[in-house]
Parts: sequence; structure tokens; C-alpha cells
Amino acid sequence: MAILLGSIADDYTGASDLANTLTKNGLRTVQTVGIPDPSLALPDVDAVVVSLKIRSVPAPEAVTAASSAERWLRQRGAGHVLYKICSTFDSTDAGNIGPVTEALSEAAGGGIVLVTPAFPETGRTVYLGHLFVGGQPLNESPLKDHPLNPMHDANLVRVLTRQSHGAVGLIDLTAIAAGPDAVRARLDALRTAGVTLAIADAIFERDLETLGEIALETPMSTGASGLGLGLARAIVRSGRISAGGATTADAMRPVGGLSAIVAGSCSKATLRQLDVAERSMPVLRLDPERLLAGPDEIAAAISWAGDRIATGPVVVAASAAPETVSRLQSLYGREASGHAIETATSIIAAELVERGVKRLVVAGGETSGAAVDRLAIPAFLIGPEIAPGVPVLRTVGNAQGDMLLALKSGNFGGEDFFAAALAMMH
Ligand SMILES: Nc1ncnc2c1ncn2[C@@H]1O[C@H](COP(=O)(O)OP(=O)(O)O)[C@@H](O)[C@H]1O
Ligand SMILES: O=C(O)[C@@H](O)C(=O)COP(=O)(O)O
Repeated sequence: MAILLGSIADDYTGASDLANTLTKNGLRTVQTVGIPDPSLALPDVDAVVVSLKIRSVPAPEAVTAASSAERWLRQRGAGHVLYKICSTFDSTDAGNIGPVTEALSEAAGGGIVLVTPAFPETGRTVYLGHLFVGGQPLNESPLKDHPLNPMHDANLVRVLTRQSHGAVGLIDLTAIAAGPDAVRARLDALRTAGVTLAIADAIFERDLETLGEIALETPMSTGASGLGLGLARAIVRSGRISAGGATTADAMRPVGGLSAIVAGSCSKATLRQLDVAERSMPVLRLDPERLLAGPDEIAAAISWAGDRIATGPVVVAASAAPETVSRLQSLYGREASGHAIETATSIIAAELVERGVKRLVVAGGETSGAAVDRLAIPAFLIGPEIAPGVPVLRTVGNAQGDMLLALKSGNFGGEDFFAAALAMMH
């Protein structure tokens, strides 16, 4: 069956967030981890989200991986490809939103690309090109302290200009509120002015419905789950969805086994969720300096978890507050410390699975990518939503047998997220 929508996500939590949104808005969706092996049997779906781990890698590497995924999706019939980025526009002046968007656009024949990270359900809105996270401009939000890509500018036209070759313009809310024809007219004007990337404002879902309709008239777009919602609703309105195929119920057959939570996100929401989890589950706070010093801290964590896990879920967390993160980074470097901690948390996750964990929650985008890669999980079916942007996932074609996972974006979920997730995973 040809797919109606293809997507390439720049991290794995982002992929599950988008897959959740597409599912909720009427598209049967599967999430693959990279380009799947041809032998992997995927269900009949309307949309495929290819998860890549390319948010924080050098731009040429991100472009190569995304371009291969785009070719694979087009071969499967995708008429439109959404490059799924973070709703907080996580990137640096080196990329990777600009370089990947420009490469995918060129592969699709050029033209102007709609770009919007708006995701109103989680409080991400864009007005006059400025991104707000809840009530705060991006540069005043907790994203200013992100361990890998601290965000210091809320003006996305400026942010994207710094990481792109082409000219960046703005489709403002006035045009969007006036409806599709006004947006088409604005796009034509920008095109005539030589603009190739257009940041689009969006505050309400109706803005994203308009943008989804327009984006679908082009070969590709770049955005977060809000644009996914707009595209999914436009596809459903077009009447091209057939009955049958994978459902969220298919993802929910119980898997049994033990359960655990591994956290590497240092986001404000995750730090709070860990504090709350401490009231009801054993939580091990890893010592990041010891993690970087050698394997002893990993071995100690596995032994700690092994002593407790048979009687209930355990939490192992590298997460730390911004001051602690900065101190570690000044000693070891930002990328080196981030990478070493991701490796450590992924080893711990894999060892826990070896010891019988079948239900696993991972907090953090990069952290989830490293853990899922180490577990070599090929793909996921999408189950019900735990919190906006976070579904229950069921593995497809997993060598260790079926597992349930939740990959939580750092900033997503209420303060009782971990208990809420496990309560939905049986
Ligand atoms: N204590 C710590 N000090 C420094 N870096 C850390 C610490 N704990 C985790 N990290 C790193 O911070 C990064 C968090 O990114 P990520 O997992 O994507 O979380 P989020 O979803 O919150 O962005 C990862 O690279 C992780 O390894
Ligand atoms: O769009 C979003 O906010 C999320 O889907 C996402 O990509 C978050 O990234 P992480 O916080 O790094 O998981």
C-alpha cells in the first residue's frame, strides 16, 4: 500500500510525538528506527515516521541520513515529506534544521518550504516569527539552559537565517487567519522576493489546519507535531484514507515482564518528574563525574537496580540541574559529556532489559535515541497517548520479543508522568 505521508524525525522522542499526533488525527502510522531492513514486515499504514538521531550531529551527516530516508519514503509513495523538528526549534548556528531542510527541498525539486515549530497543545506558539514556550519567549524559557543546544534567540527568522544558505521570510498570522488563499498569495510574494524558507506563525490549531492544507500542495515542509496535525487533518479531509490497518489497540496487548525508567533529560519538566517519582519508587541518581571516569558507576547502577527490580519499577537517572550540567561541561566539554552519559544510560537500559525489563520508559530525546539504538529495536506501533506528545509504543520485529516503551521528550508530561506511563503499560 502506498503511504500518504512520509516523515523524517530528527530524534526518536520527536518521532513518537509526531506518530502520536498523526494517529490521533486519523492516520494509521508506524514509526521506524532508521530505514528498516527490507525483511521487516510493517503493517498497512497511511504514514511512516522514520526516526533518525540527527539533531546534534555534524550537518553533513544529518543531511546524508535524511536524504536517504527521503528517497526511501518517496519510493513508498509519499507525496509529501515532513521533516519533524523540535517544537522548541532545538538547533545551533551550524544546523541542523536549515541544512537538512534545504537538502530535502532541493531533492524534491526546490521551491519555497513552510517551516513552523508551533504545537499549541504543548504551549508552543509562533507569533511574528517569535517562538513562545508557554508564556515565555524561547530565549527566556528553560531551553536557554539546554545541555546540547541552548536557545538564546526567539526570533526564528534570524535563527534559521544563521543556519541556511537561502533567504528566510515570514508568513504572519494576519495572512494565516485570512485563510488558505491569503497564505498562497503571501507565499507567491515571498517566492518572487527570492525567499526559499518561510517561517509560519501559528497560535491555534485552526492556523495549523490552514498551513497543513497549503503544505500538502508542496512536496515537503518542516515543523513539529502541530504541522503534523494540520497535514493529517488535510489528508483525512481529502477522503484518501481507506478502512482497516493498524490500530492503537494492536499496540496494547500486555507484554508482562519487569518495568524500569531511565532518564538522561536535564529539562525542567523531567527534573520535577524525578522528584515526584521519588515518593513512590526507588530512584538512583547517578554521579555524572563517576560515569565519565569509567565503568564502575554503570556496574554499581546495574547492581543497585538488580537488587530492587523484581519487586517493582526502578528509576535510574543521570539528569541534573543546569549548574551541575555546566560544571561537568566545563570540565569535559559539552558534546563529550553528553555523549558519554548517553552511552552510559543506554548500557544501563540494555542491561535492565537483559534482566527481564519488558516495559521501559526513557526520558530525553538523545537519551532515548541511544537506548533504542543499543536495544536494536527496528520499529514501533503507536498505542494510546500518555500525555500530549508521548504515546505508548509497542516494538515491531524486536529480537528480545515484544516490549512496550515510552520515549518522553524532556519537556513533556505532567509531574506524575512516570507513574502515569507505567499505569498504562502492562
Ligand atoms: N548530569 C549531566 N550532566 C551533563 N549532561 C547530562 C547530564 N545528564 C544527562 N546529560 C546529557 O544531556 C543531554 C540531554 O538531552 P536529551 O536526552 O535530548 O534530553 P531532552 O529531551 O531533555 O532534550 C544528553 O546528551 C545527556 O546525555
Ligand atoms: O517537538 C517536540 O517538542 C518534541 O517532539 C521533541 O522533539 C522534543 O525533543 P527532546 O526534548 O530532545 O526529546
